[in-house]
Parts: sequence; structure tokens; C-alpha cells
Amino acid sequence: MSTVTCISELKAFAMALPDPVFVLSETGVYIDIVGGQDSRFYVDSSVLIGKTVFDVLPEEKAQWFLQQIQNGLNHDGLYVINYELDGREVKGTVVAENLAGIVHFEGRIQKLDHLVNGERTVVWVAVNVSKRHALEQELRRLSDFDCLSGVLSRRKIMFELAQHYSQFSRYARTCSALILDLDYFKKVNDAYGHLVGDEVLKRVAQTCQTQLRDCDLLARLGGDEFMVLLPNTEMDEVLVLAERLRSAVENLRFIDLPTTCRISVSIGASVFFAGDDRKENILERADKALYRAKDRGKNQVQSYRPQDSLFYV
Ligand SMILES: Nc1nc2c(ncn2[C@@H]2O[C@H](COP(=O)(O)OP(=O)(O)OP(=O)(O)O)[C@@H](O)[C@H]2O)c(=O)[nH]1
Repeated sequence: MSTVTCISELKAFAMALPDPVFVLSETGVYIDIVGGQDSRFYVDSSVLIGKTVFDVLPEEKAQWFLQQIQNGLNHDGLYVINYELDGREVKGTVVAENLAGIVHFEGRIQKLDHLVNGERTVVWVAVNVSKRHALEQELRRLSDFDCLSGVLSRRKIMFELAQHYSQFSRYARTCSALILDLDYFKKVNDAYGHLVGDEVLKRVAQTCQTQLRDCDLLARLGGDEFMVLLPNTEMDEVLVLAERLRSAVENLRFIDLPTTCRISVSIGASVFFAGDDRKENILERADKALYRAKDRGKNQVQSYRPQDSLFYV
């Protein structure tokens, strides 16, 4: 096979690729573009050949592209990046309606070992990963949020707790936690049905959320149990907030429940202490305080400090 045949065959292979392959010089010139003929996923970019990234992209974006070309040239092997691009930002291309808006790309950049017009060059394969990106976002949403109440999931708040514990053990940054558990919730379900019970869980979650600061995190741990994580908060402050949450829930009214049926929560509070060696310590104490609140008649706040092994409040 002659070299010419080889090159033309290689070009035919590249043309048949679903993703566009750009040959870009180190000053950002589009030297060649092949592939990417699938109009469901890509805009026809052939008009860009001979232009530079500065001719067709906003200045900031063009600078960013140039930096990635440099990174690709300085990198041994394949250099992979992720980026977003709105086809309407690219001057000269015609953007079909299905591609108008932000498209998520994976850029696969590989330097070439020859010069074109005296310049070093890279091959840049732009793979449209918008569907994968949307799926990843959806999976993250499903894993981070509780689907009934809309507040954070257990998994997410445990991750956050680990971060705050590490901030506490490294920099002594205080952090408090509350565990809330609805009182007599089984009776609500039994008497009025699970759908009404679900509504109660949602309203309690929404009500607590409105009482919290932006930096506070609220999660449903499961069943009728919730947790609040309060960064930079000492015990005296957290007790004020816990009392506010308790009172807000007590004052809720539900159209599906008779006025005699009042919803309330018991709350256990704790903060990180110097002797804590695991993130779970704070939860164990908050749990103990919660049991104490239940024992003492429910609809109240209790807290727990490790040094005296006594409940106070
Ligand atoms: N409606 C509804 N109920 C749930 C859900 N998850 C758990 N539950 C119910 O929540 C109730 C939890 O009851 P418990 O916390 O054990 O008991 P309780 O009646 O609240 O009693 P105390 O906590 O001691 O006041 C159980 O009846 C569960 O079936 C849910 O997603 N929706």
C-alpha cells in the first residue's frame, strides 16, 4: 500500500468516526477537521479550518483552549479534559436546534510528532458526553437527596460529617449535630394512613429547612428520623436552634389531621469534643440525648456532653 493510499484510508476512517477530530496548532489554528458527521451530536465545524480559536471563540474561552493545547503538547501520552461549550458561542457555525445550549465534551488531546507550517500540533477529539453527564447528575441527585422529603440523604450527610470531623480534628473547628425523631409517628400512620404520614414527613422537613442557616445541613436518616449538621456552632447556640425547630414543628397544622392530633419531635444535641476520635462520636451522644428526650416525655430537646457523662438542659 502506498503512503498516499494509507493517508487517504486513515482520513476515511477518521471521517467515519462519530466524534469530530480537530488538528490544532500551538497558536490555536484549526489545521484540519475530520469526523463528527453525526448531526444529532455535532455541529458541522468544517468552516473553522484556517481560522484560529481567537477568530471564532470569545476571548476567555479561546485562551482556555490555547492553554489546553499547550498542556496537551507538554503531556506525555493522552491528555483528557472535560469542558462545556455552547455551539452558539462558536462564530461561523450553524447550530441545529437540538444542539443549541450547553454541550458537555470530553476532550482527548494527543500531540503529533511533526510540525505543520513550522508549528507543533495536537489532535483534539471532542466527544459529546452530554447524555453521560446528565445521567451522572441524575445519579448524584438520587444518591445525595432523600426522594420523599427532598432534604439530604443519609449517605450525603455522613460524607459531610466526615469532612467536618476532619476540619474539627485538624483545625478545632466546632460543629454541632442534632438528631430529630417524630413522636408517636407509628400512630399517625396507623390512624391516618401512610400517605398522610408521608405528607407529615415532607412538611416537617420543609419546616426545619426554613429555620436553618444556609450553611446548615438537614438530612433524613431514614423512617421518621432526621439529622442536622451545624458548622461553627457551639452547644449554647445549637440548643437555641433545636428549640426553634421543636417549636416550629409543634405549631404545624395539617389539613388531613384533626386539630387534636399534634405532630412533635424529640431532639438530641451534641457537639464535637476534644477526645473524639471518630466522626460517629457526636452521633452516639446525640442519640443518647434523643433517647433521654423520648424517656422524659417527648416533644423536647436534650443534649449530651462526654466529660461529665450527664445530660444537661
Ligand atoms: N409514612 C411513612 N412512614 C414511615 C416511613 N418510614 C418509616 N415509617 C414509619 O415510621 C414509624 C416509625 O415509628 P417509630 O419511630 O419506631 O415509633 P414512634 O411511633 O414514632 O414512637 P416514638 O419515636 O417512640 O415516639 C414506623 O411506623 C414506620 O413504619 C415512610 O417513608 N413513610
